[in-house]
Amino acid sequence: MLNLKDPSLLRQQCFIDGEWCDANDASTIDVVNPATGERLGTVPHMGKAETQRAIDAANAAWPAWRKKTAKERSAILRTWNDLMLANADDLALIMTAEQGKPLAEAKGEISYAASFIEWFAEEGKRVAGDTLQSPWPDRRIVVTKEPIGVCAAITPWNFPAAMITRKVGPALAAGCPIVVKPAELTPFSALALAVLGERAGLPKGVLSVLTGDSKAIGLEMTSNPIVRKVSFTGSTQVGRILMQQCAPTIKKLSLELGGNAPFIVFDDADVDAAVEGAIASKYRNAGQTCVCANRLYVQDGIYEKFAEKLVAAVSKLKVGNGVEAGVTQGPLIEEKAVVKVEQHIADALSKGARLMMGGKRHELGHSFFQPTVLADVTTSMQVAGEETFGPLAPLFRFKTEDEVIAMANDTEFGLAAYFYSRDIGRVWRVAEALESGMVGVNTGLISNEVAPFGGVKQSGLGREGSVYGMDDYLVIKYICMGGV
Ligand SMILES: NC(=O)c1ccc[n+]([C@@H]2O[C@H](COP(=O)([O-])OP(=O)(O)OC[C@H]3O[C@@H](n4cnc5c(N)ncnc54)[C@H](O)[C@@H]3O)[C@@H](O)[C@H]2O)c1
Repeated sequence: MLNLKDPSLLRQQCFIDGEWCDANDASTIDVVNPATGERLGTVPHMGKAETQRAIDAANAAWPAWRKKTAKERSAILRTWNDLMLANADDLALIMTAEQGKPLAEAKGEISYAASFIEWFAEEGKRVAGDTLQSPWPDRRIVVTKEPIGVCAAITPWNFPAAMITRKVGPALAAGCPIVVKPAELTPFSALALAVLGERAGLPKGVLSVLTGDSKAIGLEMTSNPIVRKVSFTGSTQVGRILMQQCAPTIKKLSLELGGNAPFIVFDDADVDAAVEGAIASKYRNAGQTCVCANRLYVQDGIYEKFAEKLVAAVSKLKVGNGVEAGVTQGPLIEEKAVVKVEQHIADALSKGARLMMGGKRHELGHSFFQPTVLADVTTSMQVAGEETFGPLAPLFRFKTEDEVIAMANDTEFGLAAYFYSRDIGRVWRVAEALESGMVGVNTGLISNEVAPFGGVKQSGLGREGSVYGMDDYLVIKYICMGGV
């Protein structure tokens, strides 16, 4: 078992209507440590009935929660943020155990996750309406912003804490209750956040977290007329299903979906900085991030130099169980993920790619994979069109700016894009030309709570974090005041 300072953070029950409970039929699902294959524990396997209960509880809690002043809600959120930071070591241990990322990255995610709660604790106080000039002398036009109502969130396994707080923070700050379904592979991080939310003073029903049958829970969340907004982070494939399910009841929907980020290195780039950025963007979380560099385009003149330096830097990564000192790359989340990386490598090699390093399962077994670099990758290979979601950097070659922009945009995704150049004219041209919700220029790390996170094309709808992240949880009401 995990060596936690506060063992009560590891909960094997769900949190509904202020109570810790099991599934109605007492069924459970196992949660496994991907680094060891050991069973960490179980969580309830809930379905439609428990989801209905959580939604009804949220609806009952809504009037009192929205009546609280923004300052009162903010005080609870601030306490929750403080508790997350105070318990960061335990939360990180839980996350590494169920997700696999190195402990240092897990700690980084806890502070990143808390930053959304802290940010929205403040942002909630600044929600404001407007008074518009009236076209009529005897009437006034007032615009208010109100909480949208009961919200639901479905989150992925790759950032088990931050993907939750990015949704829960603005919902609660706006005055909305929210029901959360975390990924079945990483439920303990979500339940630990709920423990701390309860301790922070969230009233019962305002936040519920339930685990179990994703299809049944998702169907109830998207079809129950009480729910007014659904926020989903995950694959484009599931996003499409949820969008269809939301259609009959016309729910507001935000979707943070898959990516296929280009990472472009121009001849005039600082090559060392580009290598450093590529390592951070590509190999963080073993390449399992939606914004990670999936296609590395390197200009002809520096192609071999960049490849050589990248291989030297990748060779320094240490693969292992994330709790061990010095480990920089943990296991992939599950066997299915390993198979996908293998397929992308086999496909590329069969079509003429050059293996620079790695390419195989790691000798540690389980779902560990060698950090891999492939050169001479071309657009006909599978990796050009799909997220690999693993520690594989495929290097494409290009000659001109126009050519690489066309290649970078030749995808149905548009979440993040990166490029390295020291030419200021090019910086603006390329940043504007890339079809992507977020662009990193001379940096491989872009996410934070201050900036709007989100995609274009089939990478999604809506923005999370920042002042823009409140909008999805608010409705605009126009009041025409006569008799003035
Ligand atoms: N854009 C972003 O902000 C962002 C962030 C992280 C991950 N992602 C994307 O998430 C994907 C990886 O995560 P994943 O494998 O957990 O994705 P996934 O779509 O398989 O699962 C995401 C969540 O949806 C649930 N789910 C699965 N099928 C469902 C259904 N039919 N109805 C309702 N819920 C269902 C899962 O249980 C999980 O909680 C990648 O494509 C990645 O790019 C995007």
